[in-house]
Amino acid sequence: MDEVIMRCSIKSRLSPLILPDSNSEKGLYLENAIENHNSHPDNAFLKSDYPLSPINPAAWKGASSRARFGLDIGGTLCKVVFFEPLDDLDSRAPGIESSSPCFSSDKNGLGVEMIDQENSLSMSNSLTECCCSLKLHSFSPRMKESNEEAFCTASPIEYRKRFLMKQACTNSVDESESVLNINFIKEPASRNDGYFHGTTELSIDPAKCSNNVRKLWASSHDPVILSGRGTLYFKCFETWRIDEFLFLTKEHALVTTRRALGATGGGARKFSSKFLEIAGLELNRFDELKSLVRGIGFLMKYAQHESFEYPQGSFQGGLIQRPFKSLEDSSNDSDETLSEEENPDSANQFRDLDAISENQTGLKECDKTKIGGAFFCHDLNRNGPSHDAQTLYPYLIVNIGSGVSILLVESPEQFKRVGGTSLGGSTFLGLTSALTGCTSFKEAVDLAATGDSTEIDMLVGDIYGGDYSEMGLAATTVASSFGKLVQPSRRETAMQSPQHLAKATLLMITNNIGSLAKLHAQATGVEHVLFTGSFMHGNKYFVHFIETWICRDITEILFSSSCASASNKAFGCCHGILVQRTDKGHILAA
Ligand SMILES: Nc1ncnc2c1ncn2[C@@H]1O[C@H](COP(=O)(O)OP(=O)(O)OP(=O)(O)O)[C@@H](O)[C@H]1O
Ligand SMILES: CC(C)(CO)[C@@H](O)C(=O)NCCC(=O)O
Repeated sequence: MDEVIMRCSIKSRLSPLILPDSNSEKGLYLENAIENHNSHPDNAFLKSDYPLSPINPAAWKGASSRARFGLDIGGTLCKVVFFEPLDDLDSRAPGIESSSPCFSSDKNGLGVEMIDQENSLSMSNSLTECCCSLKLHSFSPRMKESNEEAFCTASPIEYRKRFLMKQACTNSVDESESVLNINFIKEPASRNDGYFHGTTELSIDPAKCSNNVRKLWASSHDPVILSGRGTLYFKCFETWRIDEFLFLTKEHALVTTRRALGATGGGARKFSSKFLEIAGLELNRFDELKSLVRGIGFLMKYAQHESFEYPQGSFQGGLIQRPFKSLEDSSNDSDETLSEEENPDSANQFRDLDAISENQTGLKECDKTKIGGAFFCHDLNRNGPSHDAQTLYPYLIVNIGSGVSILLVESPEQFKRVGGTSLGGSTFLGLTSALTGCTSFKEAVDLAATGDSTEIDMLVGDIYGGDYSEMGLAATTVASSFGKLVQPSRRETAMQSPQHLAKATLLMITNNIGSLAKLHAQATGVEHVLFTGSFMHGNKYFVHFIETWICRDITEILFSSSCASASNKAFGCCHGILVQRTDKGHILAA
């Protein structure tokens, strides 16, 4: 009963996105460990008509439900997708596994038990607190005799786990009877503003617990309801917290022990023994870039606009740091666009992003029309896509994670990695943190939003005193990122202006990625480029810069930046979601 309430609570405190109902014969479904995967060719799971799921049935031994997890354990972030089928009573969103003997109400057990809850079924969108209580117990000797012995025996790992849990709770735990209050906070309708909002959705009484616990299992984004089929949940946490994640996952029995999880990303390889050792979880590993292509294919086919969001008109105007200018155009240029030192008005333009008009940016109306081809995927659904996956091929994926991978996708079955760069999302976050002392990605992006990079970057105008017309370089073009800081006095001033440093860092990374994307598009002859990866989260400046200067030679640009699409690698390895049931058997949806 508690368990059911817990599940309702998780669902009701968030405002779900709804995907369109499908034909009933295409309902997403996974039969439990029935398929034969032995001769699964390497790339076969990318084939849309491939009849088998690439899950190794042996790995699912002991799995008792059709619930499916997909993990993308990246260099910086770990993304978790959990699919909870509607009709599967045996699966649950991450929560308390009350059936485990570890969660017996035995006063001697170090288990967790939900004992009370209010408002769990309320569907109102107002901020509502749903209170639950958890009891902490020390272990009961009888548990060691249970069939989940490995789960409960106080091994060295267990001791460490207990230690961690105690550390997490600032109050020292009275093992005979300690009550830890957990407040589930129902958020207003939309949380999809591009950032992970871990702490606000699951909050543990701050008086009693550290942030560690509450951050870790807080839902990162709104769940997605697959109508008539089930619900997708999203989690995200920093990869460096993987030990903590595993200890807590085990501690709270968030995932049935011995259930194999679909996993991808470098961490799926690096941490596989750790998953087994700490949490008893086996990983079914899948290549990350294959999973990426597969996940994107799935979302292209099934997700509506919320999954591919780029609000039209949001990024109009603003500073163009690197306008494209043809050589013919530049011959008419005057010295209007001098460096800000020589032309204070120009400096003001840079500072007032909102006030600046398109013409002032040096971008002509006709250019705007031409480059305004940024593709809004609002119509992407399988009932009437304006651009379905078929018309997209061939296209480039520019995946901006810790580093950047650029893939040429020629068909649902075929792709290759054509390039990449080590200057990626974590370069931005790492450098900005080091330079400014900011402590989160959101802070870094927000800081950058208010900054003026021309205080930091050396522009063409700083070198030429105006445009370098002969070569089509506008005075406003960044000639050298951070170049102004060669002057000691500039450096001192810059260190007092973290926002300028953040902006220059963002621009440097963006320019570089944009250049590479454009060059690869030209080299491969593709007209469509899709940018994805968590770096896109809430990062409208990135979108803006890319839209305004990279699109010129590319017919369409797609920005895949919402919760679901950031988790596309996790999707790609979460086979329970991607398998369809048809009259003829099971086929992959992606
Ligand atoms: N809440 C966040 N915390 C940390 N970084 C964030 C956050 N939100 C967005 N980011 C950005 O996303 C980047 C990580 O992106 P992503 O999760 O796609 O990569 P990854 O899977 O960790 O890395 P890789 O694929 O290279 O192994 C970070 O470097 C940062 O720029
Ligand atoms: C190593 C990966 C693939 C891990 O996701 C990614 O971080 C990346 O593509 N980095 C850039 C590597 C390069 O310089 O091509």
